[in-house]
Amino acid sequence: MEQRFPFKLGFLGGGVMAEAIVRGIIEKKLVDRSAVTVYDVVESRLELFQKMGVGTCKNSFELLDSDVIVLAVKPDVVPEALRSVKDGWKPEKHLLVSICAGVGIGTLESHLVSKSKVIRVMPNTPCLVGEAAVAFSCGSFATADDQRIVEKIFSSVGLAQCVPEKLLDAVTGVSGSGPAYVYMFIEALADGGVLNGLPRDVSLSLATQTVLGAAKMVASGNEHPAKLRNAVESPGGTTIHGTSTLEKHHFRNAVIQAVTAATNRAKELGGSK
Ligand SMILES: NC(=O)C1=CN([C@@H]2O[C@H](COP(=O)(O)OP(=O)(O)OC[C@H]3O[C@@H](n4cnc5c(N)ncnc54)[C@H](OP(=O)(O)O)[C@@H]3O)[C@@H](O)[C@H]2O)C=CC1
Ligand SMILES: O=C(O)[C@@H]1CCC=N1
Repeated sequence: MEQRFPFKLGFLGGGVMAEAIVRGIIEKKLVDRSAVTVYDVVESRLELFQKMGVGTCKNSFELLDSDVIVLAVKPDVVPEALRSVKDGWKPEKHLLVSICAGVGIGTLESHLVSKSKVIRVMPNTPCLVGEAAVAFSCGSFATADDQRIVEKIFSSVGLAQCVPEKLLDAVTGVSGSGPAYVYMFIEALADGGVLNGLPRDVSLSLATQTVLGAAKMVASGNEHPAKLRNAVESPGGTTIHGTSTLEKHHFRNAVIQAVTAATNRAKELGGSK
């Protein structure tokens, strides 16, 4: 039998992303609810976690009972949030796992005591359903065991890979923000169906299943997406009329520019642009 995750997990910030991770890892049985503690400045967020059976605390300092502390506040709150735990931080015990967009490992380390172990992660909300795309980078004081801890947490809810830190802002632009682009595409695909006479619920379920099925085709096979697209485009048929219309309206370039805008914003949030 596989060994249970043997660490206590604390969340400094209990918003959207912390909730997705906590729900995801509990659903996947990585941890018992009793091994998770959340601190947030918003009382209603604490009540939500309490209703889930997850531990909460009244101040961030109490999180220091945990071994792994996930920093899940907005990037501008990072200095204040880390200041609130710095005095009790023990580099030999604590591992900081930051999910904050743009905030570099060097900045995170500078807000903690010397030689603190830090791993910077970019997850996405599909953690909630066990289908996250996650990339992470390790700080120079994080050990191979620390890396394994992070791999264990995030591979329990999706695909997790280690990348050089300089790539994490682009990761944010692709997969951190990416679910929002895909939701827009599903909405638009469904709207197209409604415009052409489909009932809303039928169109939305067809659009959703189409994206799920197409993603599985790409993920499960060895075919390049362009080849899979070509297989749908019958000569002179319906699809090539659809895809050439997407090209006319700069669909691919719009997506590429969206990723670039999000990547640049991550750089701005971290102060590197
Ligand atoms: N949402 C997403 O899809 C993703 C988010 N991220 C990153 O995750 C981080 C959190 O994002 P998200 O969950 O969306 O944000 P949320 O605003 O939903 O959650 C952050 C929570 O932290 C609270 N908070 C503020 N200050 C403190 C503090 N000092 N101590 C404890 N809690 C505090 C906030 O309260 P209040 O609202 O009052 O400020 C809020 O409830 C961000 O840095 C973001 O870049 C990364 C990947 C994906
Ligand atoms: O929009 C944001 O800033 C966060 C980071 C990635 C996804 N959401």
